[in-house]
Amino acid sequence: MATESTRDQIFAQTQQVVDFAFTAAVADVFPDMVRRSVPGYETVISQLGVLARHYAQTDSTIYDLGCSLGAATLAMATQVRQPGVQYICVDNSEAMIQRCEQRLQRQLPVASFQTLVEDICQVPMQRASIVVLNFTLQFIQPAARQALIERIYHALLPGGVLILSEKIKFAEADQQALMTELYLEFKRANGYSELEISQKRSALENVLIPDTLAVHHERLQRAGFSQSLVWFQNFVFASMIAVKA
Ligand SMILES: C[S@@+](CC[C@H](N)C(=O)[O-])C[C@H]1O[C@@H](n2cnc3c(N)ncnc32)[C@H](O)[C@@H]1O
Ligand SMILES: O=C(O)C(=O)C[C@]1(C(=O)O)C=C[C@@H](O)C=C1
Repeated sequence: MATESTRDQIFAQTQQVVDFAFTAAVADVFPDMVRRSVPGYETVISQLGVLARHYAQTDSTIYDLGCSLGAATLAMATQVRQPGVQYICVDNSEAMIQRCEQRLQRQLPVASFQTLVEDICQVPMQRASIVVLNFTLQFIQPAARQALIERIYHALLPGGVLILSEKIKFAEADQQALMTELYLEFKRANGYSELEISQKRSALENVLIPDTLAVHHERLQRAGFSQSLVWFQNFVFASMIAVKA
């Protein structure tokens, strides 16, 4: 059984690179992988607790879409004080959901959460005070993104929020080059080899498709959100909050 600290060596050996997928092998090393691959990940997770504490509404639902091992839900559940809040964690990776369910069972009252193996583009949602897409929209086909954001908007209660964390790209080539180079340095500083970095880049190429912040803001506004703003940014990663009036 893998432990929380099992080291990510998924791309350490030379291999025939295939499209990246959230397999059992990835789920086993995910806490280490995401911590060493997403600058600011731990800050984003802990701040989700602060945001949830502020935006949770009594007798409402909080959705964690693309929940992986449930880190966002655990951070939020630790901070939320409002009564009657239900957490629904959705992921289409069975390996992730199995491990997520075990983790949540150890830490939250069983009646307070549900885990679902489902496509987030299909899952029904309603009465949401908060929807979290933490590094997940980037894996959804670009053509399906607007419809998903619109379904989230309609599921939110007045005053509800979408918290959207993403890998981003920059419209200006010089900014893209600078931020990418600094991000690569972050990976090297975290012990990834040039082989690991380049094999993972190839594996993600057709799977993780980033948008610019301008595209995100435009999509959120088109869906109806009255406000969208960046509350966190670190190299090629950012997190936005979008408010439904
Ligand atoms: C980078 S991880 C998310 C990390 C997680 N939200 C966290 O904060 O630790 C992306 C997750 O999205 C899931 N995912 C990707 N496409 C999906 C889809 N169409 N429906 C449901 N889950 C999806 C993957 O299985 C994976 O677990
Ligand atoms: O390693 C990268 O290049 C990443 O983009 C990091 C990233 C992500 O942003 O989702 C990619 C896949 C893993 O899920 C963990 C992190």
